[in-house]
Amino acid sequence: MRKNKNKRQPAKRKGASQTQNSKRPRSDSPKRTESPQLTPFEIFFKEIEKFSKLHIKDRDRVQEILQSMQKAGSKTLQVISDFDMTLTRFEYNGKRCPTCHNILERSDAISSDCKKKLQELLDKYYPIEIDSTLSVEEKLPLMVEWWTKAHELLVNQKIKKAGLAKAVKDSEAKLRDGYQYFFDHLNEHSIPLLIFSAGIGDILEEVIRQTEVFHPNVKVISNYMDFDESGVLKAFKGELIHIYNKKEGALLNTGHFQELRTRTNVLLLGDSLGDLNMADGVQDMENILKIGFLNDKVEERKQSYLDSYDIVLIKDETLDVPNAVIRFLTE
Ligand SMILES: Nc1ccn([C@@H]2O[C@H](COP(=O)(O)O)[C@@H](O)[C@H]2O)c(=O)n1
Repeated sequence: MRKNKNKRQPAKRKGASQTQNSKRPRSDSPKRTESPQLTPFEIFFKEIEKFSKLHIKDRDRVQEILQSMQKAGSKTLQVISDFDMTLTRFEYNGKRCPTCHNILERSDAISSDCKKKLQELLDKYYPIEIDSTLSVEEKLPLMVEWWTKAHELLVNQKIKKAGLAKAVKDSEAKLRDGYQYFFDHLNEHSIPLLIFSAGIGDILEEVIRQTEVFHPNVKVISNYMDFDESGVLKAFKGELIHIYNKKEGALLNTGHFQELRTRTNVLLLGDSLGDLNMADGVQDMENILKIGFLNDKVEERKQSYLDSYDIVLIKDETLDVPNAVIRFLTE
């Protein structure tokens, strides 16, 4: 894991161009100058609509949610985000980036025979995970099967806790460009960030620790490893979290959501339709803005993402749009 030097800030808010995603009428006059009467939302929207990877089905709904969230103030805001392929990159230089599981599975803590078996599982189950022709009900038992088999193989490897930092350090994992602003800005404004992941919590924590963004406002809900007294992996703790049971995972963590009961406005970031349930434990929710990263099988899945997420980012390896949103909400 090389620390990504990218400290990209959200783009400055002037001279934003229209894109094909805008529902607003285009001006035919090239001489038209920016109206001084733009509302804060219009200024914000002009900034984000220049991102060609951004797709919105209902701009008015996004406007309504964001204006209501901004009016309520940043003290009412909490952010809930998935990790793998949402906060981390999907691709870098044309190569797939690893998930938390992949980081461990590809490390030298794992024998080559076990690596082969884990790869076979990935080859079998990942296409099922992203298959838009299968229902959640059809996929769910198969996802449980994938996670269970992979965890069993990992436990049999007698992995040492002391080796996890090296596994992450040696890996190709990368947070999305703009991560520094995302994590730092939320922390500076004391906005709680819940990372809700079906990955491996110990690896996830190590990734954000090594990139120096594991700030005090970050809480992680994930699959954590259970080590024996000599620091060898003996099991995974608690209930398994996979991509389609985040609702149950959220409801098991009522204490966290109770603590944040005054934060009734939610910004949710995810990359699968299962991530839409991550906020199911939030109490007295007033508004939720859902941003979805669509990384793979774009054409097949685009409509369902547009129907489910308020903002869809297609093959966007940055956090530019979430960063613009949090900046708008904290101004
Ligand atoms: N053995 C496994 C099991 C799952 N994955 C991937 O992890 C992702 C889940 O993590 P989130 O942070 O996105 O909740 C999921 O998308 C699986 O593809 C894996 O790589 N290996």
